[in-house]
Parts: sequence; structure tokens; C-alpha cells
Amino acid sequence: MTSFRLAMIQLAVTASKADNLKNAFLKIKEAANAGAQIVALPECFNSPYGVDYFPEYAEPVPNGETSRRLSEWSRENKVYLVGGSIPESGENGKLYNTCTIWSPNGDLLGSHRKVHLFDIDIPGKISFQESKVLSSGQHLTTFDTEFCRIGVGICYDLRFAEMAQLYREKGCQLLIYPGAFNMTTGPAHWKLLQQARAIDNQLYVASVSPARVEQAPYVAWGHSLAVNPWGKIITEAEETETIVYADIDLKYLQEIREQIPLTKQRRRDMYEIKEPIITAAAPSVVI
Ligand SMILES: NC(=O)CC(=O)C(=O)O
Repeated sequence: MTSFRLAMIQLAVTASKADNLKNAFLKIKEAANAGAQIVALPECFNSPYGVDYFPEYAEPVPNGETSRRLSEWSRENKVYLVGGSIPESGENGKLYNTCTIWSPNGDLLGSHRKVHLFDIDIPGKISFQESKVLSSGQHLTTFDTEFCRIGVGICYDLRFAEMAQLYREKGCQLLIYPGAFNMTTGPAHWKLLQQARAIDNQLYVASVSPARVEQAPYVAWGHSLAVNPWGKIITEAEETETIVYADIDLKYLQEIREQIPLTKQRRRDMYEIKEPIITAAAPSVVI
């Protein structure tokens, strides 16, 4: 099968876990009825996004309530479900920001703990320190479908080109990032980063944000979108709650890779810094 439909659910997340789960359930059904074979939820879809909330909302994976529901919903709707992310209570009291991935039979295919924690400080704009309460994941995550291999990252992971490049080398044709950029970094970088990852690696990239809720403690940018291997945006949400769909065409991806054969042309022998670096001398001036 060379094409399939991906749904990105831009959920309006509230402080009520029960309401968030109910809303996600309804939206997943709607997406499946619209023909989606893979459905993805946003980062932190069952809890507000913030270090003060993670301990209270955290659940074990895969034995917590949210994991059980995600398993049921993927089975009932016969879809692959990329379960956004939730705060996970892990071993030794550690907390993680974790995405679980479910098969159309309801089986757990993988679980990705955010590898790069969101620790930034932009004076007067935004300061956020996930590492105050979260631990970072220690592995990258891919899963296989009958369509293609898919790589998963969470939000800040999108900024690290090396991770996407490894996924490409592992054979991924689509990368999915549940993510919640904000009102400072969203307008500046959200779209560009996805286009960069897509063009560098000649694959599809999709990122799923929560909807923007102005009164939330962390205001998400929204604008869930998908980019094709040419770097073109093929679908993009506004900021409000919605579902956007992307038809992923693997034949087109193959054409791009043949037309511009980057993998064959890569000069791995040139990408290591070997001392000393020879700097060309400035031309001497003859008076
Ligand atoms: N929230 C994140 O993890 C990342 C983000 O907002 C950004 O990189 O900007």
C-alpha cells in the first residue's frame, strides 16, 4: 500500500483529565470515520502542560487508565494510534513525558519518552524547565506499519536534526511529533523546523499540537501541520480545536529521493573535523 491517511487531532486540553479523555475518544472516532488509518494526538493531551501539573496527572505506562483507554480506542476504531504524550510515573519515582503507540488490535507497539527536555530561558518571554521534575528518555522510537516505518519524537525533540537523520537512516518515511510550541517559539520556529527536517531527510513530517487556550497556564501555538518530502505544507490547522488530515503518498516520496539522490551523494568522509583545519590564506597584496 503506497498511500494512507493520517489524522492530527488538535485537542483543546483542560484541567479535567476525564473531560480530556472523553474528548479524545470522540475525536478519534470522528477521524476513523473520515478514513484515517493512523491517528495522532497532541503532547500532554490528558493534562495541562507544566511542571506543576506533571506529578499530579502522572500515570504508569502501560498499566494506567489513559493507556488502557488508548488501547481500547485503537482496537475499536481499527487504527494505529499515536497517543500524543502523557506525564508517566516510571521506575524509582521518576517522571517522564511519554508517547505510547498502539496497533489496530490494541497492542502496545512502542513507548517514547521525550529524549530532549525543554529547558529554555528567553528573558521577558518564556522560561521553562522540564528537567525540574522530568527525567529524559534514553532511546529513540520507531514502529512498523503495513504502510511504512514511522519515527516518533516529542516537541523539543524536533529541534535536534541528528535524531531525525537517524530515523531516516533506520528507514523511516514519516516522522510524527506530538508537540506544544508556545506563543514565542511557535510563530518563529514551528513550521520552519518541520520543513527543515522534511527537506533534509526527504520524508513526511507531522506535528500535532494542543489547541490554543488563552487562559491555560501554558498557551500552545496550535497550527498542527504536515509537510511533504519536498518541504511543502500539505495541511495546517489554525489555533482552535480541530482535526486535520494528511494523505501520505509514498510513491511521491520515492520520486523525490530518486530525483535528488542525497543518500548516494553523501560524503561521510568529509563530516568529521580532522585537526588541523587548513584555512586558506588571504591573498597577499602586492604594492
Ligand atoms: N515545548 C517544547 O518541548 C518545545 C518548544 O516549545 C520549543 O522548542 O519551542
